[in-house]
Amino acid sequence: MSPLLTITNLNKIYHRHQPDEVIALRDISLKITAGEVVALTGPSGSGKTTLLSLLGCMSKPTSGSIQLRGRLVSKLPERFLAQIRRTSFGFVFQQYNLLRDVSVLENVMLPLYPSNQSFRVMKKTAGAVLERFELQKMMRKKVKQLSGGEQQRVAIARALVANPDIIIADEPTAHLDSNLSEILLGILANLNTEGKTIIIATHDPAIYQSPLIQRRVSLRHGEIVEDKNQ
Ligand SMILES: Nc1ncnc2c1ncn2[C@@H]1O[C@H](COP(=O)(O)OP(=O)(O)OP(=O)(O)O)[C@@H](O)[C@H]1O
Repeated sequence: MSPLLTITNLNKIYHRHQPDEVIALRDISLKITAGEVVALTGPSGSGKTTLLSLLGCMSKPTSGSIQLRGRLVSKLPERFLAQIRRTSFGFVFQQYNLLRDVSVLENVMLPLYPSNQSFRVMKKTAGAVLERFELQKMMRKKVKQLSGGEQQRVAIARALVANPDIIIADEPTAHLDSNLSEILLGILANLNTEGKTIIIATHDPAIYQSPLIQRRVSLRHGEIVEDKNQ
C-alpha cells in the first residue's frame, strides 16, 4: 500500500544561525500508512511536538520533504496548507485550544465555518458529533464551565467534526485521570476501526503500551532511535 505520509531527510532548526539555535529534528525519514496507529515517544525536548506539527502541515521543515498521499506539501504556501489541515487533519492538543468563553456547540462548529455550509447544516453536523461523545446535554454551556475530561471530549469532537482521515494528538491524556484515559483510548480505537490514521505524541505508558498502538517511534535528541511494530 502506498504511504499516506512520507517524510524524507527532515531537519528542523529553530532560530537558525542565532546564538539560541536549536536543532529540534535531525535527518528524520518515516513512512506512515493509512489506518496505522503510531505513538511518538521520547523524553521531553526530544522533538515529538515538532515532528507532529510538521506531519500535520502546521509548520515547515528547515530542509527535507513531506508528502501527503504522494503530493509534496512541505513547500506549499500557507493558504494551501491551511486548506489541507482543514480537510485532512484533526488536531487534539494538550491544552485543548478551545475558546473558553464560547459555547461547546460553537467551539465544535468552528472547523466547519470555512466550508461555507449553511448554519443549520453546520449545527446539525456538530450536534451529531457531540451526541457521539455524550456531550449533547452540555452543548450550550461555555467551555470554562466544564471539567477537564469534558473539555478533552469537546476537543476531540472538534477535531473530528470535519471528518478528517488523520488524527494528530499531542499528549492527549496529560490532564486526564486513568478512567478518562481509558475512555479516550476507546474513542481512538473506534476511530481507527473506521479507518482513521492516528498519530499520538505521548509520555503516557497507558497509551503507548495499549493494544491500540500498532507502532512505536522513539525519539532522542531529535533523531529516531527506534521504530518498531508492536
Ligand atoms: N518554537 C520554538 N522555538 C525555539 N525552540 C523550540 C520551539 N519549539 C520547540 N523548541 C525546542 O525544540 C526542541 C524539541 O522540542 P519539542 O517541543 O518538539 O519536544 P517534545 O519532545 O515535544 O517535548 P515535550 O515532551 O516536553 O513536549 C526542544 O529543545 C525545544 O526547546
